[in-house]
Amino acid sequence: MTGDEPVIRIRGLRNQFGEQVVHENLDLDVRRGEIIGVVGGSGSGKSVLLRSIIGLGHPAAGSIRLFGEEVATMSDAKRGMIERRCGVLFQNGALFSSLTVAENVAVALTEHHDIDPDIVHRLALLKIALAGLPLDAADKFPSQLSGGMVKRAALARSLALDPDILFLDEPTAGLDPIGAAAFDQLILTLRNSLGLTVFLITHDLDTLYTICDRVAVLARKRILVADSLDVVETFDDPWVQDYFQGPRGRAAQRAAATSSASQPQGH
Ligand SMILES: Nc1ncnc2c1ncn2[C@@H]1O[C@H](COP(=O)(O)OP(=O)(O)OP(=O)(O)O)[C@@H](O)[C@H]1O
Repeated sequence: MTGDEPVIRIRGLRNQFGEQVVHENLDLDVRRGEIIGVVGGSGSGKSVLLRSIIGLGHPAAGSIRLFGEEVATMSDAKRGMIERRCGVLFQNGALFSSLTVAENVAVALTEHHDIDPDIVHRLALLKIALAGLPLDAADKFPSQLSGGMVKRAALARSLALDPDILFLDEPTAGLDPIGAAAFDQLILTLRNSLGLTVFLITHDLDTLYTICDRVAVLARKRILVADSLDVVETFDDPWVQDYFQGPRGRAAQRAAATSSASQPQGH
């Protein structure tokens, strides 16, 4: 792919299940290194979009290019290579309940590589630390962790193969506000330090205002607008206006304004 080509480029995407059309003529670009937040009503097709991008769906029409490669027509070898460059945190975390946190991360490491078990264990501990978990979490089972720790364990697993893109499906859902804010900061830190591109599905307005560079609105089967928040907030559409100018949207705007006003200059 060329330097200025988006890491994800979607054109004319159509997804449907039987008679139900979920996406129609959907276009979206995701730029290298950005955190893009994807919002839309429940059932608008955000998760289906994510699954299509990573090759888990079967679009009826359109083009999805990931790292410059057409997803639908990729060879198996190329698909494996692309999979390694995509870390995915699914909505429910999807950890293996019978494996410890370290073993969950190790599974992801050994899926694609034949590595010495001792090195696998050390790498797993590194990813666990990167996800902000204490090292004693490594030997715990998912059932022994809090909701926030489960998210971090799943994040550690999605970072296992040093991905270029991190796909997060509602990462802060179910977390208390303090846990959610800490998770947002972790994503921001990871993006800044590892240079990740982050595709983030969320209903969390605070997340949008705190860490997203751009926001894409999925409604009426397509992306209505994908731009910085100040542009999206004023976009002339009833759903967008309800979402961003409703009481929760305005509260998130105020919180973001207060927080940026209290930051030292240069932040
Ligand atoms: N495998 C499938 N078979 C049939 N219908 C599906 C399938 N997957 C998703 N759908 C339908 O596609 C629509 C979009 O689902 P999707 O999960 O992408 O919504 P969403 O925007 O992520 O919603 P939420 O915010 O509630 O998670 C829904 O109506 C859903 O029932």
